[in-house]
Amino acid sequence: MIDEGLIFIVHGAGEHCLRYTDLAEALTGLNYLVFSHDHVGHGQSEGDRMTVSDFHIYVRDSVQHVDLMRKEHAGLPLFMCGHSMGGAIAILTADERPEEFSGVILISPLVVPNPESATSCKVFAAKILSHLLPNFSLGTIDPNSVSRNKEEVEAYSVDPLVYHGGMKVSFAVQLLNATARVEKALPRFRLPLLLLHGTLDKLCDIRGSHIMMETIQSEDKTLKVYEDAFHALHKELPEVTTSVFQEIESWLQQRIGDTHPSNTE
Ligand SMILES: O=C(c1ccc2nc(C3CCCCC3)oc2c1)N1CC(N2CCN(c3ncccn3)CC2)C1
Repeated sequence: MIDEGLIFIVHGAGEHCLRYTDLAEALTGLNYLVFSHDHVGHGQSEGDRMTVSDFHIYVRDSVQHVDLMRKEHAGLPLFMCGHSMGGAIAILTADERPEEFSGVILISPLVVPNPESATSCKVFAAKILSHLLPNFSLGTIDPNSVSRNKEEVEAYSVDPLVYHGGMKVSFAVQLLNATARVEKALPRFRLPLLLLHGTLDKLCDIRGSHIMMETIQSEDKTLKVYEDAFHALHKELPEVTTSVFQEIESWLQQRIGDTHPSNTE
């Protein structure tokens, strides 16, 4: 069966691409060709765990993967789906290759830092500390604050490919750099967009998705808000995650064939 299109899944910080197997299988069942990779320092890829010298390394690798798949599957519409930090990578990848994509799906993307965790004082302290003690740990994320689904929390907590250590201050500074680069890229963003965000996301504030909706040039843009849902919408309570998968599938099906770059001349 000819593939309907290509979908590049971009995972978030501390996790790995195999955690998106459920989503990948659902999309493969609809004849999409799904591809992904573990970012440097994540999952089965090399590098110190959850460490990167410059956030752009994640974007560079994603652009290279997109270029490779585009060469091997010319003529198929190409979409991207990013979660959290992966959402920031997806926005910056689209900014470098806007002509390649037929649309972008973002699940609780990192657009602006949570105002409580990134006050100007804390940001200043983090930047100073990053030079003095780059491996200083800012602590770990409580997975119970990321999903209300206890089975998903347990699965995440025992996953050997997940990084369970604390976030290094140097990595947090790279995430801040990412939000600054995303802020500059948003006014240039004009691709079809599906945004999904929970109102009780304590990690990536939903205000970032509202700002994105107000700032981008896209005419085709949708924000689906999940009341009382936490950060990992694709790993949340069944009623949330089922809806997320359905929203993604129907959004893609409505855009296959009418926005492919080769037919937008
Ligand atoms: O990409 C992220 C992530 C992680 C930590 C972050 N901290 C910031 C701030 C820090 C201060 C400076 C500004 C940025 O942004 C982050 C993004 N991810 C992916 C998410 N994980 C969380 C755990 N997961 C989980 N947990 C329970 C059940 C299922 N999945 C998987 C997804 C977190």
